[in-house]
Amino acid sequence: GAADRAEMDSVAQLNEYALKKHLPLDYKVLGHEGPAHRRTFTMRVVLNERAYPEAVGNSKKEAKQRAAKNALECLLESEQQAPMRRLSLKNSHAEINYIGIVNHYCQKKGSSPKYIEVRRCGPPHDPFFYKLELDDKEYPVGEGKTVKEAKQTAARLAWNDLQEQSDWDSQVSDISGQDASNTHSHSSALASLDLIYSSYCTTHDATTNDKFDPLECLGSGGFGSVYKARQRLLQKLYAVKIVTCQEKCLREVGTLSDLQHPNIVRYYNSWMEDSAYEGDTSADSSDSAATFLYIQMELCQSKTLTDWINKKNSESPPDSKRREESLSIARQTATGVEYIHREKHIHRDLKPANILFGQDGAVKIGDFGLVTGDDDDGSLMDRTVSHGTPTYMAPEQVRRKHALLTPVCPPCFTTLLHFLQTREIVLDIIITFLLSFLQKVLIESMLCERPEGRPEASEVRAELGKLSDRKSPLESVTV
Ligand SMILES: Nc1ncnc2c1ncn2[C@@H]1O[C@H](COP(=O)(O)OP(=O)(O)OP(=O)(O)O)[C@@H](O)[C@H]1O
Repeated sequence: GAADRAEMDSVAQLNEYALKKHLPLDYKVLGHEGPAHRRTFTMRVVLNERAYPEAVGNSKKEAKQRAAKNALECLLESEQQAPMRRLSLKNSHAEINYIGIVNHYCQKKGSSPKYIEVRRCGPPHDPFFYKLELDDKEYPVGEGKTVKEAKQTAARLAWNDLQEQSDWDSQVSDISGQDASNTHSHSSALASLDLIYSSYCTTHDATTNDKFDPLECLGSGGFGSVYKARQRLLQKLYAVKIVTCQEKCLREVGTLSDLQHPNIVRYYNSWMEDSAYEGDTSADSSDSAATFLYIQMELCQSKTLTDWINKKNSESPPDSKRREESLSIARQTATGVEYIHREKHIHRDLKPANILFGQDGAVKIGDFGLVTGDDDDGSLMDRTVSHGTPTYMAPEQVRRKHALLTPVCPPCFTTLLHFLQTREIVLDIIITFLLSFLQKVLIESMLCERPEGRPEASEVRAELGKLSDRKSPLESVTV
C-alpha cells in the first residue's frame, strides 16, 4: 500500500542521493531468522563507509527498503544539525587546482613540469589525454573532456604518485635548502592548503562561505598536520587538520561527527578528495588513491595537558592551586569519557598529549584516531591490545611491564586520567601528592588489572567530585 510505496521511495531517494553526491552505497544483509516460510531479514545501509541503523523485514526487499528509510532519516537529521555537517565525500577532483599544487611543488624544487598530449584522435568531442613529465619521469595519463580537465587529471595523478614516493618528505625539505624539514613541509603544506582552499571554494557553492586563511601550523602527527586557519567570511578561527586519507583518519572523522560534548573537541565539517570515484559508485575501492582529508575543528589552545603538567612540575615552590586544578581537569575528562562510553565508543589512546583545552580553558578530549566501537566484534583485549601508548595503556595490557610504568610515567596528577582507557587506569600520581586516603582508594581501584574490577567513568567522576570538595593534606598544612 501507501507505506510500501513510501518505502520504495526511500530506496530510490537514497540511490539518487548517493549518485548525486558520488558516495558509495551498499546494502549489507546482517542475518536472517526463523523458518523459511516466516523468515525475517536484517539489513543495513553502508553509505560512504558509514553504517546506518539496521532494519528488519519479512523479505530482503522489505528489509532493504526499511534500511534505506533509516539511513534517509539519519541523513536528514544530520543535515538539520548545522553546523554539525557529517562527512561528505565530494567528488572534488575538478575543484582542486592540482596544476597549481604541482606548479608550486615544482617551483620549490626548481624543476619545470611539462604536460604532454598523449593521443588525440577521432571527432572533436572525444576526450583529451595528457601526462605530466617531471625530472625525466613520466606520470600516469589523465583524461578529460577539455585540455584543461585532462591536464588537471594528469596533475592529480602525478601528485598522488609524488606523495607515494618514499623520499617524499626529504625531497621537499632538500629543495628548500633548509635543514629543518618540518619548517619547510609546513610552509609548503600551508601553500597547498591555500591553493586547495582557493580553488575549492571558488567553485563549490556549498563551501563558498568556508574560505580559510591558513595562519600557522599547530603541529604534526603521524598522519598529517593541524593548522590554525581563519574563515574569511566570519573571521572566525578554526583548527583544520589535513591528512593523507587513511582508515585511521576516516575513523576519527566518523566518530567526531557523532560526538558533541563540551569536553570533546568539536567537529564542524570535513571533506575529502578520492580518486576512486569518478561518478561511478561501483568503483573498486582498492583502486582508491585518496589524497587529502580536511577536518575542520574547534580551535583549542596550543598547550596540551602534557605542557600543563610540565609547567606545574617546573614550578618552585609548587603551585598551591595544583590539586584543585588537577581535580577539575580530571573531572572534566571523566565527564567526556563517560559520554564517549555512553555513545558506545572507546578512545584507546587517552593520554595528556591528547587532552587539549578550549579557548575558555575547558578540557577537550581530542585525537580519536584509535577509537573503536564497544559493540565491535572481538573481545576487549583483542580490540585494545597493541593500540595506544604504552605508558598509558590499561593495566592488564601492560601487566608484565609494570616496571616500565612507575618511573616512566609523567609525575603527579596525570595518571588520574588513566581510568579513561575504557575504565582502565594506569597508575602513578601517588608519587607527587600527599594523597588522602580516599584518593588512594580511588586510584587503586582504577589500577585494578581486571577491567570489571575498575570503576565506570561515571563513578570516577562522582568520586572526583567528592574529592574536590575536600581539602588536601598539603593544603591544610600550607594554609
Ligand atoms: N583542535 C585543535 N586545536 C588546536 N590544536 C590542535 C587541535 N587538534 C590538534 N592540535 C594539535 O596539533 C598537533 C597535531 O595533532 P594531531 O592530532 O595531528 O597529531 P597527534 O595527536 O600528535 O598524533 P597522531 O595523529 O599521530 O596520533 C598536536 O600538537 C595537537 O595538540
